[in-house]
Amino acid sequence: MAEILHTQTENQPSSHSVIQPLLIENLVAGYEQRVLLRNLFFAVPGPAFVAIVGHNGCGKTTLFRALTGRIPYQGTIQVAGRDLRTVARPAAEGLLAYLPQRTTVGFPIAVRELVVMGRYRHHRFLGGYSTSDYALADQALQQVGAAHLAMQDFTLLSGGEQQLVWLAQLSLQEAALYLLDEPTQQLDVYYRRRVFALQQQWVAEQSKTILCITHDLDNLTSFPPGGYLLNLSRTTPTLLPLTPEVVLAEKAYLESEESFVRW
Ligand SMILES: Nc1ncnc2c1ncn2[C@@H]1O[C@H](COP(=O)(O)OP(=O)(O)OP(=O)(O)O)[C@@H](O)[C@H]1O
Repeated sequence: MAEILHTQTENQPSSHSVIQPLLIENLVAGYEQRVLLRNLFFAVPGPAFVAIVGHNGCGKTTLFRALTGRIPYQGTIQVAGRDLRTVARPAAEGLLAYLPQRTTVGFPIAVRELVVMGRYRHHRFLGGYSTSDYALADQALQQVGAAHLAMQDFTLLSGGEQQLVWLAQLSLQEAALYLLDEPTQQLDVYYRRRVFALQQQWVAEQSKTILCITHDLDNLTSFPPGGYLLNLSRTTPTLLPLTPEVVLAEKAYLESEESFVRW
C-alpha cells in the first residue's frame, strides 16, 4: 500500500520566516562499499516541480530512500525547515508523502476506500471517514481521470489503472514535500501527459512541492516556467531550470556514450 504520511503541524518555524520546502547540503549516500550520491547540494526555494532524471542505477531511488529515512546518509537534509535527523521517523511523522515505484495490495478493496485513506491523518482514532472525506476522494479520482473505477476492486485493475488510483490517494495527503518515483511508468501516452499536467496543477493551484523521478523526458519539454531538473547522472548534479532547452540538453547527455561510460 502507498504510504500515508502526515503533515507536520507542530514545532514549525514561524509562518513569517521563508521556509524552503527542501534543502540538501553535502549529502553522501549509498550502500556499503558503493557510494551513489556524492556531496549533493541543492535547495528548492519554493513550491515547485522538480524532475529527477538519470540513467538506470544512478541513485534516484536511493535519494528518495535517504529522504524517507530508509538508509543512513552523511550531510544535511531539511524538509520544510526541519532537519530530518531531528525527526525520529521523518516519513511517518508527515513531512513527506511518498509514492514508491511498486506498491501492492494483498486483499480485495474498493478503489474509493483505498483513495479515501489519503485522509488518514484526519482520522487518528477509530471513527470512519466522513461524507466530505468521500467527496474529496471522488474529486481526486475525477482529477486523475479514474472516476469510473471508484467502485471496482483495486486488485483487479490493470497496472496503469492502479497507478492512477495511488496518485488520487497521494493527492489527498497534505505534505510539505511529495516524492513520486516514476509515476507514469506503466501509463499509456494519454495518461502520462495527464499525470504530468496534474502535477503542474498541484504546484500552481495548491503550492505543492514535488520531486518526480522520471525517464519520460519528452513530456518534460512542455512544462511551464518555474520548475527544475536534477540530472543525477552528471558528475556534479545541480538544480537546473526546467526549460525545453535544458531538457533537450540533458536528454542528449544521457543518450551520449560519454555519459554511459561514466556508469
Ligand atoms: N540495498 C541495496 N544494497 C546494495 N545495492 C543496492 C541496494 N539497493 C539498490 N542498490 C543498487 O544501487 C544502485 C542504484 O539504485 P537506485 O534504485 O537508486 O537506482 P535508480 O537511479 O532509481 O534506477 P532506475 O532508473 O533503474 O530505477 C543500483 O545499481 C542498485 O542495484
